[in-house]
Amino acid sequence: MLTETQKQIRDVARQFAQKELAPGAAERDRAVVFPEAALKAMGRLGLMGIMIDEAHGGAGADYVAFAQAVTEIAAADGACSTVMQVHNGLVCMGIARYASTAQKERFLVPLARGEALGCFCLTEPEAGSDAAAIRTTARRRGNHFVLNGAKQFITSGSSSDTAIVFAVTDPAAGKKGLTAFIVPTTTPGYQVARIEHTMGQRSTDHCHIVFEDCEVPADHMLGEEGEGLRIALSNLEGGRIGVAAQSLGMARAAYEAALRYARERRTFGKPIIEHQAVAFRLADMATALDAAELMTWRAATLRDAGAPCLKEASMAKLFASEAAERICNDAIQTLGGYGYLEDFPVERIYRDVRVCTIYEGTSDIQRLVISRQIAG
Ligand SMILES: CC(C)(COP(=O)(O)OP(=O)(O)OC[C@H]1O[C@@H](n2cnc3c(N)ncnc32)[C@H](O)[C@@H]1OP(=O)(O)O)[C@@H](O)C(=O)NCCC(=O)NCCSC(=O)CCS(=O)O
Repeated sequence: MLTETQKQIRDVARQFAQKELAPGAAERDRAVVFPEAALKAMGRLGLMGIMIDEAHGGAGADYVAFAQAVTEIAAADGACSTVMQVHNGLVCMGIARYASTAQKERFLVPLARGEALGCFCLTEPEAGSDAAAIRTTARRRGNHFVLNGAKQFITSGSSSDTAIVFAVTDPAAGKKGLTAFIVPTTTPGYQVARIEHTMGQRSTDHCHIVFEDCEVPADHMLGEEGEGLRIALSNLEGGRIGVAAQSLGMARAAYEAALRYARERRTFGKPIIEHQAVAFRLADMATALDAAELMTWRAATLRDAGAPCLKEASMAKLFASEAAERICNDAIQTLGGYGYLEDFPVERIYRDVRVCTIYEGTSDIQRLVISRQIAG
């Protein structure tokens, strides 16, 4: 059962998503337009700092509410939901959990109010799944650190105001030699080298970022020196609940489109939903959606209780993202040739959902994390 606050946040997100986001999603995808105004409006509604306490400009809610809101936004516009979930789940929560009081005042408050946007710079051209293999360096120079290196696939990399950046401060220390920094993207040396052309989620900017002698004050360090990998991985544990929720939202939208179509479209003298092949396909889609929702809810509930949920978050992400891809594929199959046209939303949703089995840890990485947990 959802609490009153969780229901309220879900309903605010649903109403906004259906009224303000859904009508323009196809056009934003076609024209490759970043949903800047929509994100600002989401900030005013409290959807950009859902889990941040009210004293720091947030809505003071929890992971269950976050998952509900992300699902609703994703059901209307997958691209927008990625920006929102990275901002909430990885950036705001990373700062909320590890920042000093002064850092929270300066960086978290505008982020949680939606007046500033955040990005999470971990992945590199040669360090994706193996997060500990990053090569970007941060060398101390007096009261500053100087960052050099490159980051890849950074969501909102060119639209963000604030980046959490992971870099090597002690190459000899291996996994204990990584450190996190809060970097304003206006800092000289933060360079957007390229915005990638992607299969889906085209209205978001997935960027290649280069750090060239990017100097940040030492007091921009997030957490302790050497704590970077732990911060990255614990953040990703929560972020994966967000990706599960996104997958769920996009899959629900595709399923609902397929169900509507199957009730209206007639072949051989009756609605196609009365053909068992179609009805059974829809039954499988509905069942997988329910399972994905329950797994996402379980992981979010555990996280809210402060209980370990590494396995459950990875399971939710793995199952929901793979189920979502199948559901979107089945939705296209149900619509037949029309499903392949841009005139119907399912082809866009299919493209948008594809990345959910890849980012914030591929399906293979989720299986690795789960298998380590069950091995004990
Ligand atoms: C594949 C991996 C799981 C391998 O991890 P490692 O074996 O290299 O790391 P560990 O030794 O397991 O852990 C290092 C350190 O961190 C602590 N840790 C690990 N997990 C957690 C957690 N959930 N909470 C808290 N602490 C944690 C662990 O105890 C160790 O600390 P100590 O040494 O004990 O002190 C890993 O590399 C991995 O998950 N890879 C996937 C990376 C990934 O998901 N990348 C995606 C990047 S973000 C993105 O794609 C989207 C961003 S966006 O859209 O712009």
